[in-house]
Amino acid sequence: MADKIKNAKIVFVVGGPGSGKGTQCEKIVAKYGYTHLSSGDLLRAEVASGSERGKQLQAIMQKGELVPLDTVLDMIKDAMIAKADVSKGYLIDGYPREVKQGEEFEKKIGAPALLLYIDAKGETMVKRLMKRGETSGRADDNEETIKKRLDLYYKATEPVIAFYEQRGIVRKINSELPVDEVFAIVEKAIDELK
Ligand SMILES: Nc1ncnc2c1ncn2[C@H]1C[C@H](O)[C@@H](COP(=O)(O)OP(=O)(O)OP(=O)(O)O)O1
Ligand SMILES: Nc1ncnc2c1ncn2[C@H]1C[C@H](O)[C@@H](COP(=O)(O)O)O1
Ligand SMILES: [Mg+2]
Repeated sequence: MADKIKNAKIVFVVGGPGSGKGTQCEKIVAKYGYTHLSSGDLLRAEVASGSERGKQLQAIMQKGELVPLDTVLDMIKDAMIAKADVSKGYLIDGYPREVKQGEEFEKKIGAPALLLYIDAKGETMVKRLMKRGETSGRADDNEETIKKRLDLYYKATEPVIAFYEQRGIVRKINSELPVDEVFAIVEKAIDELK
């Protein structure tokens, strides 16, 4: 089964909470037809299913902590295989959250061709998440959990960017700009891949 995705085009989309990863992925899907897989969305779907595993995940996510690596990697792999016959490429949004996640992904699935680093200032991310929290219904879009998510991002996830910079596959995207201007930079990075 895993053979089906062995040669897939893979783009990691990494950035802080609220930096705009999901927003840009939607636009990439619309223009390029890539398959968007957000690890957070996959986890929230499991929570919404009401399963026992979902209840355990919810408790972790509500605290702004990371769920176990194997859980999230298995979910991503299954979702990739399910789309293998129709996918033009995969946007892996919100993964890797730590260097170890990247290493395990490469062992079990394959290497990314590009890492889009969606970069915004801490204060911008907090502002965007507080605003999103007014309507998102996300249990982690509140002041206390946002602070924990941000701290964890700087501590665990920023090293991921340095790790892939050594390979020359990181494109830093200024996400302080309006959405369409951010996307114009994203487009250039994706077009380089073709
Ligand atoms: N460039 C932008 N300018 C203004 N607002 C933006 C921009 N990009 C995204 N937003 C808004 C849309 C959302 O309400 C909010 C967070 O964006 P979103 O794409 O959901 O972030 P994200 O996917 O990185 O967050 P998370 O990690 O929490 O899932 O900010
Ligand atoms: N890749 C991940 N590893 C561990 N935990 C994860 C991962 N992606 C999402 N999560 C958990 C922890 C996050 O705080 C929440 C929400 O993720 P988001 O990317 O902000 O939707 O889910
Ligand atoms: Mg998101």
